[in-house]
Amino acid sequence: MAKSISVKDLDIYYGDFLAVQGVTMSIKSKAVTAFIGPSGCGKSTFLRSLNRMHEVIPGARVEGDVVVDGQSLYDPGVDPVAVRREIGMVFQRPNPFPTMSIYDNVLAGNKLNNKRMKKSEADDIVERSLKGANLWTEVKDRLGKPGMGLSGGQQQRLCIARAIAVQPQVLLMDEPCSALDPISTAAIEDLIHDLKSDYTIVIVTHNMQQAARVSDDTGFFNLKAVGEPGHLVEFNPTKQVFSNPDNEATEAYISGRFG
Ligand SMILES: Nc1ncnc2c1ncn2[C@@H]1O[C@H](COP(=O)(O)OP(=O)(O)OP(=O)(O)O)[C@@H](O)[C@H]1O
Repeated sequence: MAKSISVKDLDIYYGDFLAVQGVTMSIKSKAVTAFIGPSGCGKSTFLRSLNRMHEVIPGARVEGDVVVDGQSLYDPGVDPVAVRREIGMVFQRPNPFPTMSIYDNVLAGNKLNNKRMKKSEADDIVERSLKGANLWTEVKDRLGKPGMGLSGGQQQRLCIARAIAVQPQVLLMDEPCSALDPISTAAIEDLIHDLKSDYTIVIVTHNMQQAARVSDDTGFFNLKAVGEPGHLVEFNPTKQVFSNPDNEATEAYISGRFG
């Protein structure tokens, strides 16, 4: 189910503005890959280019290649909606649908995909997804209650349940813990660890300790100068990035000398 992603010479634009330049990397399946780097270096932009979410912004486009298990994501025949179904996304702020129950929130993606299903099938998806997101025991007795009634950390796990309900191959997470307290953060980090046995996970984080705790590989992005495009400075196993990085700029960043 989980897929690997190969990125080659990727340039990412907002109109004429080149935001990220020349990224090449191989993202492993069934592993966690983290992106770190100072604000504005293009981590989120790059993440969104991995499931064609970038191009929903008018004028936004990419040049180069993103290949997911042999299929080029940007081939003309590829349906971006299908790509986003296979490569799910979890955002910085938990965003359950405010008028929907917990149950309906989990199924929102499946319904959007126009999948008609029996009640028993829907029940199974809800239970499986909430169990997968480590939320089942906390909510199983109030599935009909609003998703917005949950704590921030529970809402984020509900969003993860919604993302995995459509059985994606890859999960992209853009700072999934930045709005959460330390206990909820620890719960999400545990969950990321559990999910990697089934999914390819890519996470953007501002928290270097988090990258060190949860990821197998780390990419460090940086800007050469203000106004210059962001680029990938180093991509290596996380242990190496945090103990013996290849690049001086990585060393300076992880030791807190800038950013
Ligand atoms: N919708 C947009 N339109 C135009 N430029 C954008 C847009 N979104 C981001 N940018 C620009 O692209 C560059 C990269 O931004 P991006 O948000 O990807 O960086 P980031 O590393 O994720 O930053 P942060 O850590 O602060 O979230 C920045 O110069 C930013 O101003």
